[in-house]
Amino acid sequence: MSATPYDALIIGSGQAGNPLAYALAEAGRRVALIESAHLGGSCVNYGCAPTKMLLASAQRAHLVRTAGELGINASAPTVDFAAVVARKDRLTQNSRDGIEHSLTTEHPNIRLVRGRARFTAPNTLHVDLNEQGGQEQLTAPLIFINTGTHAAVPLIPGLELAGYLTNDTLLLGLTELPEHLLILGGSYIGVEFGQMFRRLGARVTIIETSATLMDREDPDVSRPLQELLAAEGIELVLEAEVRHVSRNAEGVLTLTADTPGGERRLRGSHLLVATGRVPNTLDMGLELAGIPTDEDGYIVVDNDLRTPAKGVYALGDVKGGPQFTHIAYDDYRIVRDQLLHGRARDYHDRPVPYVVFTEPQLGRIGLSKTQAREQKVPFRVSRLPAGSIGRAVETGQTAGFVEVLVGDDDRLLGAAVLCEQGGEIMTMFQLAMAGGLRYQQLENLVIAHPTWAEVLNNAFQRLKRG
Ligand SMILES: Cc1cc2nc3c(=O)[nH]c(=O)nc-3n(C[C@H](O)[C@H](O)[C@H](O)COP(=O)(O)OP(=O)(O)OC[C@H]3O[C@@H](n4cnc5c(N)ncnc54)[C@H](O)[C@@H]3O)c2cc1C
Ligand SMILES: NC(=O)c1ccc[n+]([C@@H]2O[C@H](COP(=O)([O-])OP(=O)(O)OC[C@H]3O[C@@H](n4cnc5c(N)ncnc54)[C@H](O)[C@@H]3O)[C@@H](O)[C@H]2O)c1
Repeated sequence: MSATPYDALIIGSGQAGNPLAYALAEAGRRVALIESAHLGGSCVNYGCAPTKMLLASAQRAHLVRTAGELGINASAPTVDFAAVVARKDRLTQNSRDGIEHSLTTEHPNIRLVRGRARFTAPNTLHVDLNEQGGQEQLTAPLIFINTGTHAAVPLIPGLELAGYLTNDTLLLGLTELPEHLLILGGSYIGVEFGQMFRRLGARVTIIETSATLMDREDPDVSRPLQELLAAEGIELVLEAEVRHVSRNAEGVLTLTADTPGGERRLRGSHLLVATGRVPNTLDMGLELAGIPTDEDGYIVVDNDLRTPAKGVYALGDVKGGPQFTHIAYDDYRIVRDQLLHGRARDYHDRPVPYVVFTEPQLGRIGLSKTQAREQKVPFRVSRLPAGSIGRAVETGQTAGFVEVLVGDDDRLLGAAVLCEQGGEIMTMFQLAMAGGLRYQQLENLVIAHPTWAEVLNNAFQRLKRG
């Protein structure tokens, strides 16, 4: 079979693949974008967007449930789970349709190939087309791998037989609200899904091997979040090692776990596995094209996101490192600027902000206290309880805190914001960091009253040596 030549091939319609396809096509290159599943990848279909749609429904239910706190009498909400899911499905389909329209109609230089790609030789891909039995060979001097990750599933006796959900199967297939959701893993996915399902009316148990949820954070950042989740009735089983999983004839799951308090048997109706991700690099023939991976299967790249194979780049989650949509998107910008504008930028130099979309949100940028100490960066730290923000008092959203780290040059080193609007507040600190502002400039900024942003004036009141 002869290979059809293109200027560029992109494997994966993810957060880097689509915009790169548009940019190359607009620059006059002939591009083939190969996608084996839904257009838009994880973020659109079984990641960021659908979780935030479901979280929005969960938060609305919570608002109704707690309306009495603000003097509004409302009866307990009835969650129509099918309608909640239908809204999410409708919005997701709109996103997919928009991407398809853009790829196939707005950009005539792009050919969308529906199928699974693998390398057969340097610069050559074989595609098993989604259409029954179809195959194709494609070749190009430039190939971009944007194949993402999938859920890691731990090897626990009985797990496969008992059956479990992952973010993909849960977001793409669940039609009934679980009665009791067990969640293995208490990090981003565990806490977002945990609060979401709890607020939608399920019982939720999170089982985590570490001593705290979100254990990448400073303990005095993760613990308050943990306490807020526990206060909503989410059961937390920490420092737990699940040794066995079973399901009885009635469908009840039992997880047998070693915990500091002894062996526990945790029962539930559904199990979500949220214990991290593994890259989609297996069966891609990478070795046939001279593309190395690390011991976890992530593609090895240089500072410019180039693999050692000539003309082959890896972007997004599949290259390892922080796994966020904004990082995958920035990978696209790095490659675009390099190829189309002759500007190089080392991806290690960028900030890595993130937000955990619980309510309140946890926004994080820059150094944590632990990281600053490990890197021997001198710092001062100030933490303000959210309850001292005027806006928080007015709206009744007083949970959490705003914490900022300041260096010896008075410039910001980092921030952790567990607070209503935590993501937006964190981003204001990020802007100040990007602009190299001194903290006194934020203290003295004239800020409209009463906004959440006013916390920029007060956040530094309690600065003390860290
Ligand atoms: C539940 C969940 C919630 C998340 N929430 C957030 C959030 O709120 N904010 C945030 O920033 N990040 C979030 N993330 C992370 C974010 O979704 C990812 O970092 C981001 O989508 C990665 O994009 P990507 O471009 O690397 O790959 P992906 O978007 O995963 O795209 C990869 C694509 O490649 C396709 N593919 C794979 N192999 C092949 C092949 N051989 N041939 C053809 N096609 C192939 C796949 O089908 C997929 O469509 C979340 C992730 C999950 C799982
Ligand atoms: N808001 C966001 O930006 C957002 C939301 C969801 C997911 N994500 C991305 O998705 C990625 C995956 O998220 P995640 O939460 O699955 O992974 P993660 O790697 O962040 O956390 C996995 C958690 O599972 C625990 N764990 C591992 N094995 C376990 C076991 N056998 N039993 C119990 N606990 C176990 C780990 O200690 C850890 O806390 C993250 O890297 C994140 O970047 C981002």
